[in-house]
Amino acid sequence: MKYAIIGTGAIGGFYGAQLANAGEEVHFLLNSDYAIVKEEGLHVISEVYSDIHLEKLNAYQHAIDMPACDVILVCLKTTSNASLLPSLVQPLLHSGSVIILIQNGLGVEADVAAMFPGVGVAGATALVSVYKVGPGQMHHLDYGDIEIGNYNVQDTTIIDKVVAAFDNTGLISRKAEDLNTLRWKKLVWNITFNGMCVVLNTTANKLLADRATYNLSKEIMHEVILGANACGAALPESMVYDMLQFTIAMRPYAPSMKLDYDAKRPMELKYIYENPVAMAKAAGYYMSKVDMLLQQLLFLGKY
Ligand SMILES: NC(=O)C1=CN([C@@H]2O[C@H](COP(=O)(O)OP(=O)(O)OC[C@H]3O[C@@H](n4cnc5c(N)ncnc54)[C@H](OP(=O)(O)O)[C@@H]3O)[C@@H](O)[C@H]2O)C=CC1
Ligand SMILES: CC(C)(CO)C(=O)C(=O)O
Repeated sequence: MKYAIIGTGAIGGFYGAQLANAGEEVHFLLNSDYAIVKEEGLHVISEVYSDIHLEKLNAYQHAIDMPACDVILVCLKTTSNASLLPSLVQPLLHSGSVIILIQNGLGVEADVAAMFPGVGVAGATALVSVYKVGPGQMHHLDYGDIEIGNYNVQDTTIIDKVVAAFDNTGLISRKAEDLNTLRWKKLVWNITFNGMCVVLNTTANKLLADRATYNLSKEIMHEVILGANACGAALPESMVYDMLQFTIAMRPYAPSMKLDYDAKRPMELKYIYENPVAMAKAAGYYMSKVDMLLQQLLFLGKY
C-alpha cells in the first residue's frame, strides 16, 4: 500500500518514519523543513526505541507532485484542517483511498468527511509524547500506541491492514470498536492536562505532584467521563486511575497545546474543548469545570 503523510511534524514524522523503516512505501509532504529533509533526511531520536534516520525518503513540497495514495495519514494540527486539507488531500485521492486523521479531538472526522464526499474517513488516537526539535528532527520521549476507529470507511479491511502495518513496526496498534469512545477516551487526558498546563504554565507531572492540582485533575477527568458517557461513549470511572498512573510514569512533557501556546501558534480549542463541551451539553450534561478552562484558554488565545 502507498501511504501519504500530510504534515511531517512530530506525529507525521514519528509514525511515518516507523512505517518507512519497516519497509512500507511512505510519501511525506513537508512544509518549512522540505529543503533540509531532502538534503539530510528525517531523524527520530527516541528515548524508548532505536533511533531512526531515513536518509532517502519520498519527500515533497507540494501535494500536486505526490502519487495517488491508498492511505492518507493527516498529521496536521486540526487548526489547519479547514484551510489546508481540500488542496493538500484532493490530489492524492483515488477511488479506494481512505483518509485517517491522527489528530486529537472530537468531531474532526465529520468535518473532514464533509470536505470529501464519498471518501472513507477514519480517526486515530496516538498515545505518544513526541515533538519536533529541529528541521526534520523529532524527539520521541514516551509511548507510541496508536488506535484507529472507523467513521465511514465502507471496506474496513483497509483499516485492518493499516493496524497490521503499525503492529509490524513494533508499536502497539489496535482497531477500536467505537470511534466515539476512542475519541473521548483520549480526551480524558487532553482536556484535563493540555489546558491546565497552558493556564498554569506547567507540565502534567508537576500538576500531579501538588495535592490541590492532583485533586482538580481527578475532578476534571471524572467530569469528562460523565460528559463522554452522556454522549454515548462507554468509559469506566476506573480509567481515571489508569490515566493518573500513565501520567505519573510519563517523562516530564509539555502537551502539544502548551507547545503551541508558547510558540504563539493557535491552540486546538475547537476540537479538544469547544466540541466536547457543546456535545455533552446537547446530550444533557454540562461540564462546568471544563467550560471554565475553555473560557480561560479562549482568553489566553486572544492576547
Ligand atoms: N505531539 C504529540 O506528542 C501529540 C500530538 N497529537 C496530535 O497530533 C496532531 C499533530 O500534532 P503535532 O505533530 O504535534 O503537530 P506539529 O506542529 O509538530 O506538526 C504539524 C505539521 O504540519 C505541517 N504543516 C503545516 N502547514 C503545512 C502545509 N501547508 N503543508 C504541509 N505541511 C504543513 C507543519 O509544518 P512546519 O514543520 O513547517 O511547521 C508541521 O510539521 C495534533 O492534532 C495533536 O493534537 C496527538 C498525540 C500526541
Ligand atoms: C497525551 C499526549 C500528551 C501524548 O499522547 C497528547 O496527546 C498531547 O501532547 O497532546
